[in-house]
Order: sequence, then structure tokens, then C-alpha cells
Amino acid sequence: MAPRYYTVSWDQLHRDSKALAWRLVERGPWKGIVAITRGGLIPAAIVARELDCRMIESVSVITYDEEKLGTPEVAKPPVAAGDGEGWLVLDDLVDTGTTAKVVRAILPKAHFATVYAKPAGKPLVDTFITEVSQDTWILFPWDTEPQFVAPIARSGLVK
Ligand SMILES: O=P(O)(O)OC[C@H]1O[C@H](OP(=O)(O)OP(=O)(O)O)[C@H](O)[C@@H]1O
Ligand SMILES: Nc1nc2[nH]cnc2c(=O)[nH]1
Ligand SMILES: [Mg+2]
Repeated sequence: MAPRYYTVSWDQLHRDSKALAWRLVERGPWKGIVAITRGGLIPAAIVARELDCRMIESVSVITYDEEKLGTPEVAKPPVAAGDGEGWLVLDDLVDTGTTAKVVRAILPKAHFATVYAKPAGKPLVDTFITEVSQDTWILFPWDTEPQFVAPIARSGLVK
């Protein structure tokens, strides 16, 4: 079955990431932020700005080839975050929870936060903002671009 899509604009991503920052500021102070690249980089930049945090680490986990789930591969481990105690781990979303499981095994004491969450991955996240259904594919601003759309009358969809 073709997935339904949930398209997130830059503006919405900024608002949702700021909402996440409001939740996280109450739970700090944090030693730093570990961004799960690549998807976590922009939410991490927005949250870091709001929390006035300049200590940014990264961990790279490759789990998907476009929309196809694969075997997760840690392409770059975090260097400075120890066992994660006092650190905030940020990603754009949790879907099956595969990426979160891998990162939790590396940073077991970190606080794990995402902007978006699907039901299967929700139990692996400490804080998130918006839930979408499991059969929804989230399209981020970096996945899309504005393009011409035919007028409804000429779309071929009108009987
Ligand atoms: O809960 P899961 O099923 O593991 O899915 C969530 C992960 O999938 C995406 O990353 P992706 O592997 O596409 O890599 P990218 O962030 O570098 O694009 C997304 O950014 C999350 O990190
Ligand atoms: N862009 C995007 N990446 C994902 N990786 C796992 N699930 C998703 C999703 O819904 N959207
Ligand atoms: Mg990712």
C-alpha cells in the first residue's frame, strides 16, 4: 500500500523544534547535545540555539535507503558524550525505533528526544512533540521542493 504523506514545511519544523526546546529546557541543564545525523542536525541546531547550548556532538546512523528500512550502520560514533549522562540526544523522528535502539545502546544514560514520533518507536523516546500514524511517511523540507501543479480542471482528476 502506498504510504500517506505528511509534509512538514520549514516554518512548521521551526515551530515544532521550538516546542521541543520548551519541554527540554525544563529538564536541563544539559552537558551538550548529540545530534543523530543527518536528520537530527537541523532540529539540533534550533534546540541548541534556544537552550543556549554550544557543545554539539554527533552520531551518524544509516538505517534507510530512501524509504526502505535496512540494517542500521553506525557510520560515526559520538566521541565526547561518554555513557550519555547529562546529554541530550536529538533526532528528527522515531519510526520503527531501530535507530533509537542503536543509539541507546551507545549512550544508555542520555535523554532521547525527537520532534516527531510514530507509535512503534514512541516507547524508545523520552520526549517528543507530534505523533503521526505508523503508515504515514513524513516529508521534511529537505526532501521536497515547490513545483508546478496543474489546475484542478486540467488535472485529469475531474469526471
Ligand atoms: O526509527 P527508525 O525506523 O530507525 O527511523 C528513524 C530514522 O530514520 C531516518 O534516518 P535515515 O536512516 O533515513 O538517515 P538520515 O537521517 O541520514 O537521512 C530518521 O532521520 C531517523 O534517524
Ligand atoms: N523522511 C523520513 N525519514 C524516515 N525514516 C524513517 N521514517 C521516516 C519518515 O517518515 N520520513
Ligand atoms: Mg536519521
